[in-house]
Amino acid sequence: MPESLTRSGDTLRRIGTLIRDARRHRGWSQARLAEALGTSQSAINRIEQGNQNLSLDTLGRISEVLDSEIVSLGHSGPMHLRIEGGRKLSGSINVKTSKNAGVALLCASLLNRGRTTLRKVARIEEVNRILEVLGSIGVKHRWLNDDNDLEITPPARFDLDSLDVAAARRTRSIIMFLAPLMHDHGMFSLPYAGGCDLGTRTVEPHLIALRPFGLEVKATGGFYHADVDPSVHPSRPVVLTERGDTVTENALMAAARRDAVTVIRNASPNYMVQDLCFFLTDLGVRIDGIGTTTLTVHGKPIIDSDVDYAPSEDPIEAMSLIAAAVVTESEITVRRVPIEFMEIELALLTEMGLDYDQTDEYFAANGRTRLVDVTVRPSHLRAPIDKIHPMPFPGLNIDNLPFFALIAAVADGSTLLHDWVYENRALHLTELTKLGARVTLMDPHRLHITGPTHWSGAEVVCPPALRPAVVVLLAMLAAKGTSVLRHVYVINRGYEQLAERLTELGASIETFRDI
Ligand SMILES: CC(=O)N[C@H]1[C@@H](OP(=O)(O)OP(=O)(O)OC[C@H]2O[C@@H](n3ccc(=O)[nH]c3=O)[C@H](O)[C@@H]2O)O[C@H](CO)[C@@H](O)[C@@H]1O
Ligand SMILES: C=C(OP(=O)(O)O)C(=O)O
Repeated sequence: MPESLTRSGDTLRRIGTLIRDARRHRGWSQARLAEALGTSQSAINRIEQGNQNLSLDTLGRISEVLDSEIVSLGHSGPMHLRIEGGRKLSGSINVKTSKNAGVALLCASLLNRGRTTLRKVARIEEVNRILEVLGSIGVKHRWLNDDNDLEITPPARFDLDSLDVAAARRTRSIIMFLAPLMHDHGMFSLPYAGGCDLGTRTVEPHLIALRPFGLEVKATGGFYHADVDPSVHPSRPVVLTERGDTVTENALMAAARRDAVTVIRNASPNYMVQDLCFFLTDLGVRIDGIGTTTLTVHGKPIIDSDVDYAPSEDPIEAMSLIAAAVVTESEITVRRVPIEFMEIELALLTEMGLDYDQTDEYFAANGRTRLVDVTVRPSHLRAPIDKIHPMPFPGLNIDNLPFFALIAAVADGSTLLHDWVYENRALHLTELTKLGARVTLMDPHRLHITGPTHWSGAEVVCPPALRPAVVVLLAMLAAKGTSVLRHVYVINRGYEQLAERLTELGASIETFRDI
């Protein structure tokens, strides 16, 4: 490999633009990037203008400090998407299993000394990161077939000293290692959780929930240092301070191997929690109250079973695909929609004027989750009278809210969207203005969106948050002309082959890399 990337001025200018965009997305000034790299602001300016030759080493360091792969050397897989918009979609598409159950079940496999087989796991970057972490501590995995069935085999003891810190830092789900590791490890450290840039996401509710199980945590130097006293048991019901999904999962996994009955109150009954409950039940842990906010867990100190479980379909992917049909004014059938977790969304869409049919219910492969197929037809939508806001389940799903920004943009009238949950997510939705939407940020949590929109193609860097990035992609499907969406790792974190699957429905999406 040559030492220096002395390529044409054009290439240097394109790399410079990528660096500038990645820097701006972090909200950094040139001076701040210069400081992080130990160079001058004028050097950064020259780099961004394409007036400075770059060594591979410098490029690597820039990627590292910006936490953004500027160019991909020797890697495979898409980096950017080029979209020819304005095409109608048609046909049918199956919803895949959920990211959030997938990562929870991978973490829960740490509770089992036996072999865990998970069926049709979403093959997404978030799952890859957790598999890398699992692999680093000695857990073996094998993809069994093209259906993405996955076999996980634990070692006799986890090698926590070898934990892959870089992979762990790229996902928030690492937080769900806390409870499983507590059972057999008195002391251990986990890196701070990463993931989407949605503003500060607290871990305090996790620490509060796990304290009655004997966990004490000191957070220093980028790590949570856990100290576990196995003689401590909850003496009364564990009451969660937030009805969060992953915190409920941590509490469940802490209770699962206790030789006791534990009651968890203010539990989330959301889809991924239900999948975890069904999985634990298959492992012999009795849980009463599945699907409610009070879970009673009859723990089983040793879990050693060869278990085979099929997580259920992703309601957020279902919402994404329905939004794709709405924004492109197409008729498509979205198969395998987990209806319990999409009812409120569909009720609101009905109020907005959506024309759709749904089939009778049938069961997902787990035998418990109810599915339907939904056929969406082109409809004349109007803004809802009241504001749209999410709630912990049962409520309009927090992760589905961004898709309503897109849908509001094609509806007649003005919609107020209130994301009280995340500090930053509403902000990322203003990227839709680059494609012609009229989106006004009222404050960090509220957006006014006025439709209908005359979409126009544009070049946009993915906002650093999964759902807003997908929303931008879907708007590009509607925008006549060519759009370019850069840095799509964030989408691949949560969706398997989304571009390819939309292409099968008639979209024109090409993946490419700069170098
Ligand atoms: C891997 C996984 O499963 N991720 C999901 C999970 O993340 P996770 O469970 O990690 O979500 P968080 O704990 O970050 O909660 C999300 C936000 O909601 C706030 N909050 C939550 C509950 C509550 O009763 N009050 C409250 O204020 C939290 O303070 C936080 O700001 O749940 C989120 C909320 O459904 C989803 O967006 C994520 O996709
Ligand atoms: C916020 C999300 O996920 P995570 O908890 O993995 O960041 C999401 O799925 O939109």
